Amino acid sequence: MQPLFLRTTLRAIETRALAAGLPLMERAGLAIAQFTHERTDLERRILVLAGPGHNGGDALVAAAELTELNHAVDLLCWGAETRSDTARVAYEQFLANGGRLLTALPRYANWQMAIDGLFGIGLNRPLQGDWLSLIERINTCDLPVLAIDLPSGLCSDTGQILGAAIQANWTLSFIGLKPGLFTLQGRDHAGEIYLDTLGLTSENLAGANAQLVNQMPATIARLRRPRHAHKGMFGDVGVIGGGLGMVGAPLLAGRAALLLGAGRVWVSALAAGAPAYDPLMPELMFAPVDQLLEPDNLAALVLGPGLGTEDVAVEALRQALAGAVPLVLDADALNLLAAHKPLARQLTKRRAPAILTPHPLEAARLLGCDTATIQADRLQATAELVKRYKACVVLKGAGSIVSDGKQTYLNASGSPALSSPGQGDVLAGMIAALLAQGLSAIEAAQLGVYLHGRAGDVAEQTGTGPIGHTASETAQFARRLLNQAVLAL
Ligand SMILES: NC(=O)C1=CN([C@@H]2O[C@H](COP(=O)(O)OP(=O)(O)OC[C@H]3O[C@@H](n4cnc5c(N)ncnc54)[C@H](OP(=O)(O)O)[C@@H]3O)[C@@H](O)[C@H]2O)[C@@H](O)CC1
Ligand SMILES: [K+]
Repeated sequence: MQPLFLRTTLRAIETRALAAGLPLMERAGLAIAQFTHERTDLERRILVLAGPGHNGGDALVAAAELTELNHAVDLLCWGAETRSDTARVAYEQFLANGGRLLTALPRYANWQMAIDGLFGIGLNRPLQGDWLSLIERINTCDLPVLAIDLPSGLCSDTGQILGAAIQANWTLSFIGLKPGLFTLQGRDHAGEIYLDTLGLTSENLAGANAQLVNQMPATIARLRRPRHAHKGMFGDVGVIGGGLGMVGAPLLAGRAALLLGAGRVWVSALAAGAPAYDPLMPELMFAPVDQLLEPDNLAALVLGPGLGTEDVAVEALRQALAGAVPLVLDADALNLLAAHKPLARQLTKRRAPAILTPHPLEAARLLGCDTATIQADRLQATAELVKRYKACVVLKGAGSIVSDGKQTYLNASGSPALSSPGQGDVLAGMIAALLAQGLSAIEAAQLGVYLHGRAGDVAEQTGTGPIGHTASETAQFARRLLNQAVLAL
């Protein structure tokens, strides 16, 4: 895991470090120059783009250093209002070393690489006019681009594109990683991400706003099984859903729960005439909804996959909320919470754990806003959901966010292979299986989301994705990853 920092926190860290006399911009510029030097030759020219703030200052130090290293460098340097002394000295040195100053991008040029130092964490509104055209032009140049701190145009906190954003091959980020690099559009723009703390120690870097989950969470150690294991030790999971035409949804959740290690799994599908067994996974058991809602029968209950919003669904949710079984609420259970205030009130008063797993549209319904508002600040939206519903929340989408208000995680695994039907059902079943095996709500949500994402990554590496990968395969890949990790402990 790696700490993630919002802009305001980074500013505070920077201020303290500068007050302590650390030459941050010099170090950033030298790191950029070194990174570039290792990936280029002295034959072809390098393009450096420097914007009006300190991100541009980093770029100027890098440009000067590259000329020191005998590179031929072209510098496009717009708007110098906020130059620091360090940046001004670097600019003079760059010119003295024979660096070439551009006032606009020439139509034809043969750069081997570009360095994007237009905007960093100080971008505070959508780009317009010449800035917008410049970024769009760079993106069509087919040039390898190194972004300084983050791709210009990307919002550091949210991963939103403000007007247009540089499409980078690499991002060399400074001091701390930013959430915007990993959620929403960030991952599509940042390329390979590197971090240089500029010499700041972990004490200087206290106060992270979230943690990036980019490796198998340590909680898997708790899933190790003793030799004397029997199925009664791994918890019973129930799944309620499957209204008319949607019977497959609880089956997907139930199968995933079995594959991820639940001791036993019962499915209850509400649709009249729903099948009473699963020929592809006959290990699943089926029971009427009332049986699954009896107190103390289960270690975890998934409610929602294909549930529908009929009265019987409302009643099932009401009873589940009244009980003490840890819940994973997905899909229509979330829509019912959004539509029925008494159910939402019941949830907020509930003592036993509940995990809500909305995608952005469901999150928008839960908060009474539109999807764009959720996506504009996914961390903030998650925090609001946690506060309003007093539950652990998984906000799905690129860079899923998991939070219980005390701990907040941004998940780094996942690929477009997971944009296929039934993935939410599978994730809900996986999380329930982990709950049933004794993990807390936040642990189960964090591990479930990471494994689900990794399964999507493996799909891409092994050729079932990004196109045509199915949710059933995700659960199988996740099982393999979990077993490999547990056996390697
Ligand atoms: N502090 C340090 O010592 C260190 C800083 N570091 C580096 O500095 C970066 C942060 O620097 P920064 O704060 O100067 O912000 P930055 O992103 O360069 O841009 C601000 C400028 O952009 C302007 N502007 C904003 N939006 C705009 C828009 N849409 N369109 C047009 N203009 C717009 C804004 O102007 P204004 O809002 O006043 O109009 C202002 O002039 C950070 O990412 C890292 O790379 C590291 O090296 C570590 C040491
Ligand atoms: K940048």
